[in-house]
Amino acid sequence: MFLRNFKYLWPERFLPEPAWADPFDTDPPLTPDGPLGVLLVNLGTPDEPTAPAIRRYLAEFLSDPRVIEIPRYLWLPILHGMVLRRRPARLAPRYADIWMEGGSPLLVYTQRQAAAVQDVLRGRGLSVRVEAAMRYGNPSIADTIAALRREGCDRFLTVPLYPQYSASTTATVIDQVGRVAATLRNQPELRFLKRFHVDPGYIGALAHSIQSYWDANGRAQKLLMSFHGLPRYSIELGDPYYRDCLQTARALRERLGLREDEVEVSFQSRFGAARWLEPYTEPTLKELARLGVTEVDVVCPGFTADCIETLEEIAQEGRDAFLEAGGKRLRYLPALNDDPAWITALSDMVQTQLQGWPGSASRAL
Ligand SMILES: C=CC1=C(C)c2cc3[nH]c(cc4nc(cc5[nH]c(cc1n2)c(C)c5CCC(=O)O)C(CCC(=O)O)=C4C)c(C)c3C=C
Ligand SMILES: [Fe+2]
Ligand SMILES: [Fe+2]
Repeated sequence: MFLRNFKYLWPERFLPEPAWADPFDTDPPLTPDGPLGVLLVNLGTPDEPTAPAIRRYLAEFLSDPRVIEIPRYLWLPILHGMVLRRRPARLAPRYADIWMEGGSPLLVYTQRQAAAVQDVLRGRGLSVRVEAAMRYGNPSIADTIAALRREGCDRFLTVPLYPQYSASTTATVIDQVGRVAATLRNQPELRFLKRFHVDPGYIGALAHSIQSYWDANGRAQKLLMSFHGLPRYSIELGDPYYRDCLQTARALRERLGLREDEVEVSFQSRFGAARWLEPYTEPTLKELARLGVTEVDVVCPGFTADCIETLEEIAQEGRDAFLEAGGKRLRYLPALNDDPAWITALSDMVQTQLQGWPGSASRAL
């Protein structure tokens, strides 16, 4: 860098032509009217259902200080000395069990969402490129932004696919886009969608998918809404996640026309020794069985795509726990994935956020 800068101290006549070009700028040239870039970002997932691939993914995920807020010098030895030695091997068969033709369900569904939203928006006359990206693992946010810039995108909307805002999920996506921008001289314009926990399209799509299932198969005694958990201290430090979840749960219950006693809310996927949001999902399922509830339908409104936390933890482990405790039937109702009503709702949210940018004018609206 020093040597490259040095030529600017030299008299101008010694500089190679063109003297005014910026020799440091490795950014691709941008076409002024390139398409609008949209990143649909989800958490991330291993590249393969094998222990080494899971270890790589977890190492990146769990060393993010937004996710584990224990001081580094205490946490990193635990992570590398214990968690990354045991957990990958334990998870490998569980990932293998849910693996799909095109890869991990989380990635496959997020890619389908991106392709479908792109189709809808182009059909409405917008000039957009919509891509799926993962906060950890692949395809990375950095690679995805670089690829879209090569196609001429100079404006990016980032949509973290978490309906409820949390620093451990949403904020770290926004941090990462900022980190990518920090490496660029000619920065693109950036916008972000913070949350959509009570968006009428999102709530409507959830309600529609649940109601259609019930219309075809009948309704269980209880609907359990299970959200991903979070350490309690995150909430005490000001994270709005818990409030967001409760607002989603209420909006969904009202949209379904259910009474309060027909619905339970719980929090799953506890990780580590700290106290997390309560009630925990598995003890709730057991308690319901103990109280004589024999049938329960479980929905996970915080997951816009099915993944190990829903397909494995709820649909398999949760079901086993409920049946063992005396329950007769647990049905897991799938995540929104590429449900058409959800794709429309997501496209509407994206389109609203893109307003005012060149190429965002719609034929349909
Ligand atoms: C939906 C929102 C999510 C929040 C909030 C969240 C917080 C959070 N998660 C962990 C630890 C783990 N999560 C894991 C998987 C996982 N988590 C989410 C979503 C949220 N996490 C998704 C969509 C997934 C699925 C990934 C997939 O590959 O399918 C895992 C990995 C699996 C496992 O080891 O059990 C861990 C670990 C923490 C610590 C945290 C908040 C602080
Ligand atoms: Fe998680
Ligand atoms: Fe889990």
